[in-house]
Amino acid sequence: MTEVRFRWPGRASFAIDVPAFRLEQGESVLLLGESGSGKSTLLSLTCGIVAAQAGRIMVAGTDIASLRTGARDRFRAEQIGVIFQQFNLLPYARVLDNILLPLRFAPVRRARAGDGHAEAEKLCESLGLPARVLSSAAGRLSVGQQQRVAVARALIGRPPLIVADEPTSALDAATQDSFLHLLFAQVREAGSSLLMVSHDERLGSRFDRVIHLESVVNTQGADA
Ligand SMILES: Nc1ncnc2c1ncn2[C@@H]1O[C@H](COP(=O)(O)OP(=O)(O)OP(=O)(O)O)[C@@H](O)[C@H]1O
Repeated sequence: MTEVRFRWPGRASFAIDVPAFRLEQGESVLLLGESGSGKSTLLSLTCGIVAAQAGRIMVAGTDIASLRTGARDRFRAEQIGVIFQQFNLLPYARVLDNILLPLRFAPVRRARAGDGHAEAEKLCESLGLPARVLSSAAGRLSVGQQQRVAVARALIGRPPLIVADEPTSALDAATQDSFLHLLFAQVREAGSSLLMVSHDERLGSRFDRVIHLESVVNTQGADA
């Protein structure tokens, strides 16, 4: 990410400016910051969910900031597995269909997943989800189980980048630890890079690098 500038439309009070930030292939980085400091905004920029007003955001060799909306959505589906804060599962759809969803918009990733069904089963097993949950509606699962489904959905088809927004915030300390253990094992097996944001410094020991948001991002309030 180079010389990126972003301001929410109609909001003068918050802007971010990233002179330079780089994540190596296969690297895991934890980005720490207070609530409201712009962590989710930075992830949305990285994923192309929102478009920067200036700068370059290179993901797997492509400047995501230069793509138009439709192309950006397709690029994200191919290259990035996203684990949202609230998981964003389709509650009435089966767990299996939730996991396979990103492959629908991503032919290269779909080809890598081979038989998506078999990979979904394998991921669930590795993440400690019993095979029978694959046919349950996602909304019927416990929070911890939904979190694992969100991880399986992000990992299916081994996208080069996994982006995670506070994925452990709803878990107690012991569950957090086992969740992170499983997530890291799967990310390593896939050879993906991992960019996670959190306000919780205790998560840092597992990551290759821990960065404080304010060391890479300048935030300013124009009307402050
Ligand atoms: N969709 C949006 N429209 C307008 N302003 C937004 C939007 N999303 C976030 N903001 C603003 O951007 C600023 C940074 O929010 P952001 O969610 O990126 O912070 P955060 O560090 O992820 O916070 P938290 O840890 O509480 O999730 C806040 O002032 C917030 O009000």
